[in-house]
Amino acid sequence: MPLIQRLCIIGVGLIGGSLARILREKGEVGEIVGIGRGEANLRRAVELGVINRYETDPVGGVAGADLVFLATPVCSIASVLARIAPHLAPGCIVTDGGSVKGEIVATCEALMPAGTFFVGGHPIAGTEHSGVEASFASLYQGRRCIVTPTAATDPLALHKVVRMWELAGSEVVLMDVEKHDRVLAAISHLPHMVAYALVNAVGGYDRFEEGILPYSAGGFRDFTRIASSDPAMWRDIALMNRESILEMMDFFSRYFAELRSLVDGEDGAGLEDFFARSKEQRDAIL
Ligand SMILES: NC(=O)C1=CN([C@@H]2O[C@H](COP(=O)(O)OP(=O)(O)OC[C@H]3O[C@@H](n4cnc5c(N)ncnc54)[C@H](O)[C@@H]3O)[C@@H](O)[C@H]2O)C=CC1
Ligand SMILES: O=C(O)C(=O)Cc1ccc(O)cc1
Repeated sequence: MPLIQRLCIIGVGLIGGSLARILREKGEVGEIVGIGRGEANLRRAVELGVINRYETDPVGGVAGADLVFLATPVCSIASVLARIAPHLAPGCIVTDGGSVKGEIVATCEALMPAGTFFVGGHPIAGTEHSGVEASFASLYQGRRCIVTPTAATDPLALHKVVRMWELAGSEVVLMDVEKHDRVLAAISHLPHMVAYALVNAVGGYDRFEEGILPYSAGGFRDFTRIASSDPAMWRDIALMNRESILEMMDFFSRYFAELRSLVDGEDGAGLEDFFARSKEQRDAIL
């Protein structure tokens, strides 16, 4: 018997589409109903075999679902849930894949009617591409997924969400929402902010009449891959995790200022030490 009888995915893009693909491939879901705003995208999701059918009306779409996965940009997750909450089947579990957790988990828990359950989640896996065309079944294989239970979380609902991510190939880590938002601000949100700023800075450099980005080689392109990520998705993340991101941007600025002063002071030994400390830590995570 599959883990999920009727899975409803709201936002059939990279994250929702990839989860649908792997659960279908593994035979762990009876039926997948996609919900979204763009009918062309949903039709394409059916053609690609990602979902069985779609509904453009979220209220009708969630009827009879035992699990609903919210995979829209973070600022829309709670409002989508507010719309569907009164129409959820008894016992339904709602979970999400949003990149920020504190505000989403607090608001979503409060929206759930009695006898339905919310569990926050975040697969630490993705690419700089968006949309259902970019989705693939192995996205979550060998990656971590953070699940963020609270004191209010139902243990059976938590167990089912954890099992779902394990079946998708992920190692599940339980974490509280506050820690999640601080950790992600450091390891994911700050790098995206730096990459976006770096591309704009180099692209805006005006010492020469010509733009210089076409001269960029492998290093620049590797480093800035994530600056090709969806601007609307990152707008939402920056707005919602504002406080933790600002803390990390300020923390980072101190290191950047230290490096600037080593360059300014022609401190060769200091520079080598700065680079060696970084290389050692980065080599250790490869
Ligand atoms: N892209 C990535 O690498 C990762 C993204 N996430 C999170 O997953 C979520 C989804 O991201 P992606 O799949 O990358 O985005 P995506 O752009 O590929 O897919 C999002 C889908 O949601 C639809 N949508 C947007 N607003 C909607 C609304 N109000 N109602 C219904 N559908 C709506 C869009 O039309 C699109 O089909 C976001 O919350 C993001 O922060 C989490 C991990 C990795
Ligand atoms: O493209 C990459 O390498 C990413 O960093 C993808 C990513 C984006 C957002 C997340 O919340 C988690 C992972």
